Amino acid sequence: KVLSDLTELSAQASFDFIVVGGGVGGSVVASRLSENPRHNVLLVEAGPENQGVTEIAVPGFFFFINGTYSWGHTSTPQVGLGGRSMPYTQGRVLGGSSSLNGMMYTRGSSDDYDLWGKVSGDSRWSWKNLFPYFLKNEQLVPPPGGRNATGQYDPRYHGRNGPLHVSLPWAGPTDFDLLAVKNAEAQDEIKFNQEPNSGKNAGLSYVQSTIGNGERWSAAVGFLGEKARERPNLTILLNTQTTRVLPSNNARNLDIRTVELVPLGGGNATIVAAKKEVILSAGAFGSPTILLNSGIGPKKELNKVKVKTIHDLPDVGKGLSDHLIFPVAWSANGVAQPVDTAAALEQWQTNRTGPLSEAVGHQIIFARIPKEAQLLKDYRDPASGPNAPHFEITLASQGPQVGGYVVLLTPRSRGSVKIRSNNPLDRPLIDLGYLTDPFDTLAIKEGVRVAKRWYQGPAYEDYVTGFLGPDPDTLADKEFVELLQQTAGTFWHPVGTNSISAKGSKKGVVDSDLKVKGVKGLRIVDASVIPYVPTAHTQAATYVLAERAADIIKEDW
Ligand SMILES: Cc1cc2nc3c(=O)[nH]c(=O)nc-3n(C[C@H](O)[C@H](O)[C@H](O)COP(=O)(O)OP(=O)(O)OC[C@H]3O[C@@H](n4cnc5c(N)ncnc54)[C@H](O)[C@@H]3O)c2cc1C
Repeated sequence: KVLSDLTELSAQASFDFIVVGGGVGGSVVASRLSENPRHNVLLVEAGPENQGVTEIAVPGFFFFINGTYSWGHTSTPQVGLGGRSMPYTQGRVLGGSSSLNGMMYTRGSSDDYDLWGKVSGDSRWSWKNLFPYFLKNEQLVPPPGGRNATGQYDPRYHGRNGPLHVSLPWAGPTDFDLLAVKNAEAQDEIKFNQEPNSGKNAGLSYVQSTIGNGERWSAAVGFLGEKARERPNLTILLNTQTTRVLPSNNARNLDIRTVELVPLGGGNATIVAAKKEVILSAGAFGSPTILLNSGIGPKKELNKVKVKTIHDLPDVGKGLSDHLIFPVAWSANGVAQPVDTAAALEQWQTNRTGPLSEAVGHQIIFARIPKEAQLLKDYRDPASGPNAPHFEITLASQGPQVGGYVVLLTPRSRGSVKIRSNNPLDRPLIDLGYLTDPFDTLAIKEGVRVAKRWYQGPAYEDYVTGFLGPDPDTLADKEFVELLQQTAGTFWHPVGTNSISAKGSKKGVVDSDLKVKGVKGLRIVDASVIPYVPTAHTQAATYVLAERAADIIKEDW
């Protein structure tokens, strides 16, 4: 059942598992655990219901989702961005960020996951062993409207029965899409890759999105739909913030299975204990914030904000890695084709097709820094392996312009999440750490050069007329860096703030069972445990992590 606030939670209610946060990690774990009728599960979400919100359901409204469904964070002033603070969207609604993300479905490189296996000292987290969980999670469905997308993906790498619906775009291939395919044939640097989700993601590919029947398929749609809601052993508590996790008084070792809950925004606290475990799934900013507010984190920093340390765990909130994006543009011979939004909405409402049944462009490029680049001689390559691309380049035709982002997938810079005071309702201090490592600025320049070479390819000869920049090869370094600082944005892929590490290692926050180190009864299942940001948009990685985690937890109980 779904409770709309704390007043509806019965004082007598008792739960085996309490899952904090109803985003990607939390929706999967709560749903999978409650498949077993013996497990009584409480899922606590700070935000409201996702159902019945048109702007969330319509993929094309991705950029216009109302701020009430977001935490509305702002980063600290960024040294690497010339002191600029960056607004930072994170979902605060059932489904979490999957209820307002760009819906791109990209798993990344097999090397990314093999690195998880390595740093966790546990091969369960390697690509090969996680692959069946991608299939379990996913259901590849036809594009909205049912067009034939044969040749634009490879069915061998996709799930058929999973709760998460994934599809290719409604329209296409457009002339612009076909030009790109032709260009991939005509030059050698970036080739056409029929299946970007095979573990080898480099190349030009068609976009796959978490869209089913033309509607956004969030974690809440896939995992907390009517069937899950009918389970008597699953309670979803909305509009309720978890402020702290609390230790039990009489345990000899630190034992934490209790949460402190308040109505969103503040009010009287309610304490609820789990019989088996508490699972934090509050996301890469939310989960470290809850730990720090609870006195679990670096003792020195906690002292400064007058929070009593119950467990000195230095890496909580450290190691934040994220994807910075840099807009670039070309002049082109195309003619703009504006969308009539009212007509498009009517089409979507009538049969779930049309331009609003798509979110982002049709194609993406994943590319590496060329082997011979000086950069790779001067710095240790931060890529997870030889398969892993350093950049994503988005392709968008806007009539007289071709636009795109160069996205740095393999940053060396790291940020952090800290708390600003001992008031758990205060916003965390989010330092994205962008461009604090010199490699990252140089790598962005290389990425722009890759993009420039792409549009110089033979297929674009009559279409792309010039590079509008910013151009690292004509601008003075200072000017280029200033433009980068002023215009860089985020792809909202934070990870690493509660990193996984091997059992016995003093580094990291959770072990390879995702248990908080040195604590009993408390696990973390969300993007915060991913050690390095994958060479992909991060939802697929979070889904597979949560699917695997659910089985690990089930095996324990
Ligand atoms: C604008 C945007 C666009 C994105 N685009 C893409 C994309 O196109 N493709 C892709 O793969 N990924 C994308 N992502 C990233 C992807 O959505 C995330 O990687 C993924 O959702 C992470 O899952 P999570 O479970 O860690 O956190 P989330 O999904 O964010 O879930 C965390 C949940 O915990 C809740 N919560 C937090 N604190 C508390 C608390 N104290 N008490 C109770 N509840 C709490 C939040 O309200 C939220 O519902 C995007 C993200 C954003 C924000």
